[in-house]
Amino acid sequence: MSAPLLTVDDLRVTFPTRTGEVQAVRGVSFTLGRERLGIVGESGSGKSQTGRAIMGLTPGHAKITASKLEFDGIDLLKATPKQRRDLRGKRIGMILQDPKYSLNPVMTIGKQIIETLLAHEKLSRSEARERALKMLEAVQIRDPERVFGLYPNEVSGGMGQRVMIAMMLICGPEMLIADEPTSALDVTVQLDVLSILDKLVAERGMGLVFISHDLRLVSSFCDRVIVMYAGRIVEELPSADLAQAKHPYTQGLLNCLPTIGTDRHPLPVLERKAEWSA
Ligand SMILES: Nc1ncnc2c1ncn2[C@@H]1O[C@H](COP(=O)(O)OP(=O)(O)OP(=O)(O)O)[C@@H](O)[C@H]1O
Repeated sequence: MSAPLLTVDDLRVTFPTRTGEVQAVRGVSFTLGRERLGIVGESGSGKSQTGRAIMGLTPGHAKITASKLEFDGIDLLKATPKQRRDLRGKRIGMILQDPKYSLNPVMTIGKQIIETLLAHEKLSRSEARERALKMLEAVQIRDPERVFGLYPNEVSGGMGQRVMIAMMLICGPEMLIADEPTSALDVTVQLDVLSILDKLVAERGMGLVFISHDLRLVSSFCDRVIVMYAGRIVEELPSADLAQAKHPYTQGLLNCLPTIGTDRHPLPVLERKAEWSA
């Protein structure tokens, strides 16, 4: 078996606060190959902080430790800020929930994509423009020339998220971390964006970490699922085997999924046991 793209071993992220330490991530371990891995869990379970630690975007005051945090043989904990910057965008991309907060509001979409490309590759501006337009086409933006000249506030949420995907994928990263990439979109646009992401990931053979609170979405979109609870992984299993989940928290999540055609009143309340977060 080839070496994994990403190895995370005993990752811990701790925030000092006035009332003591908050342990956001408490010993998370997993590997990622060229596959789609879902991380699912409720709000506050540590999904985003896991993704941010991999990206090198943990807030400065937090403490981050791991036995191993390695991307393609590179020790991410020892990487210099410059090495981290070079990896971000070029070899590792990240898509966040809401494009409104990720795109620069005072720069046109085309200029932002070109700047990303030129930060990592030596190209003339006209070559970069050509590549940017092609990438906008690849994320199914029908009129790329027009969208190129627009500002982020002039496009819809769904289009903004496609622009983010274009910007993150233009340098051909080997790994993509998508943190709730479709939560801010309505359901039909969600499906469009997911199918674009799915196609690009498959075509380019990338490793994908897909973070979401939506168990159904994650299991239909990913090959493997990690379930997090209170900063820890409580279960890891292939999406196809989700029905055989053993951990009571995962079983609880599954039981809470409403199904069309069955009448259930009321929906079960998720059980939480103190020992799960011990
Ligand atoms: N800057 C911070 N200072 C203190 N605690 C923080 C900080 N950022 C995050 N946390 C804590 O870390 C824990 C994990 O947060 P994280 O954002 O990873 O959760 P999440 O599972 O991604 O939830 P959500 O789906 O709501 O984003 C939470 O308990 C949160 O309160």
